[in-house]
Amino acid sequence: MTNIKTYNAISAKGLDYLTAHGYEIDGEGDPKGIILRSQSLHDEPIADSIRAVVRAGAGFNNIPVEELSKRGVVVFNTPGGNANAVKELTIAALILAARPVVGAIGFANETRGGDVSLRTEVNKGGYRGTELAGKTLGVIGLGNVGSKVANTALALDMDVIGYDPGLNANTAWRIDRHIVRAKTVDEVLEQADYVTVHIPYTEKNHFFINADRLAKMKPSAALLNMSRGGIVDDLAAKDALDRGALHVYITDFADEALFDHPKVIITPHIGGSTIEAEDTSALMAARQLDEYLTTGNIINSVNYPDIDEPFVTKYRVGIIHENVPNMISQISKFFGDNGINIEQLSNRAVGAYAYTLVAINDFTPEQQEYVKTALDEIPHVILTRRYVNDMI
Ligand SMILES: NC(=O)C1=CN([C@@H]2O[C@H](COP(=O)(O)OP(=O)(O)OC[C@H]3O[C@@H](n4cnc5c(N)ncnc54)[C@H](O)[C@@H]3O)[C@@H](O)[C@H]2O)C=CC1
Ligand SMILES: O=C(O)CCC(=O)C(=O)O
Repeated sequence: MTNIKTYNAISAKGLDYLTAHGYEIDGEGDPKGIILRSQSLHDEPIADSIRAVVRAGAGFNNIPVEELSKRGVVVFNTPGGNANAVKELTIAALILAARPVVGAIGFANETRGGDVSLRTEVNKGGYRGTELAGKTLGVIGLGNVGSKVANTALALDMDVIGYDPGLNANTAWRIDRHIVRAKTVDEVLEQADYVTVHIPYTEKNHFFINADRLAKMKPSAALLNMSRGGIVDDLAAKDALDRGALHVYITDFADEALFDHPKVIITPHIGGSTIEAEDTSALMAARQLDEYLTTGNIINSVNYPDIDEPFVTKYRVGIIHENVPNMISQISKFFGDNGINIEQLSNRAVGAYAYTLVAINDFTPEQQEYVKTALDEIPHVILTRRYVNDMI
């Protein structure tokens, strides 16, 4: 049985899918795949036997992607699987930024005893808020989460301005035409009453919201960070709050510097923590992992190109290699020189890496044994795997 290692609480929907497809979860044998959520793998040993790492979720900054890419390990995420959950928490955060709900709940609890209704009615004046309707929401990052937040805010009668220079075609068509597309991030910061950030944590996005950008925001504005710690410079945000240059900061990422600040609300990274999101993400993760390990199809990889072709031959060979000239001709020559007929060859490249999937029908055991090791000898080939179609 193929062993899969897990970290964090992975929903039974995903684990049951794997066991139903013949996998063992956290067993004794050398694991072929890893499924995880937020556990950091940066300082974890990752066994040589691992061929795929799947993040049941969107952000993959907890995985050493570059190191794994050099080893031929496919890293996946599950885009969109928890986007609705994050959208709903972001809407809750918007309301918490507009209405002093947290303080009001505390106040209501303190009015126990005596004429409760009189005490609450007389003293509730300190818990007046504002309405979202008619205000401007700025959305930075219009991907799976940001596009949903932006569209929902329109339904709350907000004006919405979004910024995402890297918007892909899949998400672009989902964005309502009433959402203004800003050309610069400054346009968003200057116009918005609420700014919400939905971008990945990368080296480039470290402290994306820094002191300079905070200075562009209205002093009455609220800042929401449901994306990652490190995308907002929390100390700069705290300083802006203290100087009255920012009204409120709501973050899903706890930071010692922010605890007990009266203008900060912290949640413990629960954006994706709904039953539905955990089920969907785990099931996507399990399917993608099984698909890769059994057919060589790559779906939703973050380090290699996706190739998703019907497996209609008896065999396939998947070759992960560097994206350099002459690889396809060397690979097809290799098969030809060894008397192996190629039924179909798919190749795609992304950045520094490429993937070639070769479909074969007539493939003797000797040829299979030879190919496994000899293909790896071609310069720039990183890893070769063979797949057998049990349905044929
Ligand atoms: N709090 C939580 O539990 C969760 C947090 N997240 C975080 O939210 C992030 C976004 O999630 P998704 O929307 O699903 O990802 P996504 O990949 O669908 O969208 C991210 C978008 O951000 C854009 N982007 C990247 N850098 C940018 C920049 N500097 N300025 C403007 N746009 C930029 C990209 O072009 C892309 O369209 C994740 O990377 C993750 O870190 C996601 C799910 C749950
Ligand atoms: O697994 C989780 O709950 C965290 C979700 C998250 O942060 C993500 O998907 O990027």
